[in-house]
Amino acid sequence: MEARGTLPDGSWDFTGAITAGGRSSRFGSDKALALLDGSPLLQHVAASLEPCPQRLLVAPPGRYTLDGWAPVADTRPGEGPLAGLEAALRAAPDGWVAFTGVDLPGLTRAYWTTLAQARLPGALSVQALDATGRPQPLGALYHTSLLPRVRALLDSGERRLRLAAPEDATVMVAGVDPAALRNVNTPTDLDALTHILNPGQ
Ligand SMILES: Nc1nc2c(ncn2[C@@H]2O[C@H](COP(=O)(O)OP(=O)(O)OP(=O)(O)O)[C@@H](O)[C@H]2O)c(=O)[nH]1
Ligand SMILES: [Mg+2]
Repeated sequence: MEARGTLPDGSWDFTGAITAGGRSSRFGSDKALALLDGSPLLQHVAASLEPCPQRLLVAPPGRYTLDGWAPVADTRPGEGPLAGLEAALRAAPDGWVAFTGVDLPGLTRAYWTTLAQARLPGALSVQALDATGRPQPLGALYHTSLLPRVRALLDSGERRLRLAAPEDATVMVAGVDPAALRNVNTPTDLDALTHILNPGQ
């Protein structure tokens, strides 16, 4: 029997979505293209979601091309990851969406499988808890039925991604590898991650 979340052909039963419409102002250059272990952060993140049958890249048209990923334009360009989530939920087939940014290069297939296996009936989101016990809304699963809520939040001026799903409909997953959640916002963050992945370099 296949593991829960995996279809008979080995693909996953959820859509992959990367939101990549940010400004990288803290990084100083486009962090999606910054190299870790010789490949761009965008590639690292994409590799973790390769088994998804549908893969969506939410970004300004023409900014990136990524083999096997369908380009999706932002519905509200420049309005942040919550707006990226709106575009992803709108473009995805009904069901679950694995949603991440370009700046979580430690994400792995095992990470997504853990989240997928934690889904419960009636849940609308699954989020990992970081080492300090805070839920991580980027690098999380969302159900497409959240779209009206996300749209209403954005219409009301809200921009915080962590409000995308109601807390009582969010499954929290403790004990994930902290390296999976390393977020790259600055060149220093990237250096630190390089050292974690390649001790001695
Ligand atoms: N589609 C989309 N994605 C966004 C937008 N803003 C940020 N993101 C993405 O959301 C993820 C997290 O971004 P942040 O690090 O918070 O923001 P950033 O704009 O990339 O970087 P800073 O300017 O340093 O805050 C990254 O993958 C960004 O590309 C947006 O307006 N639209
Ligand atoms: Mg960030």
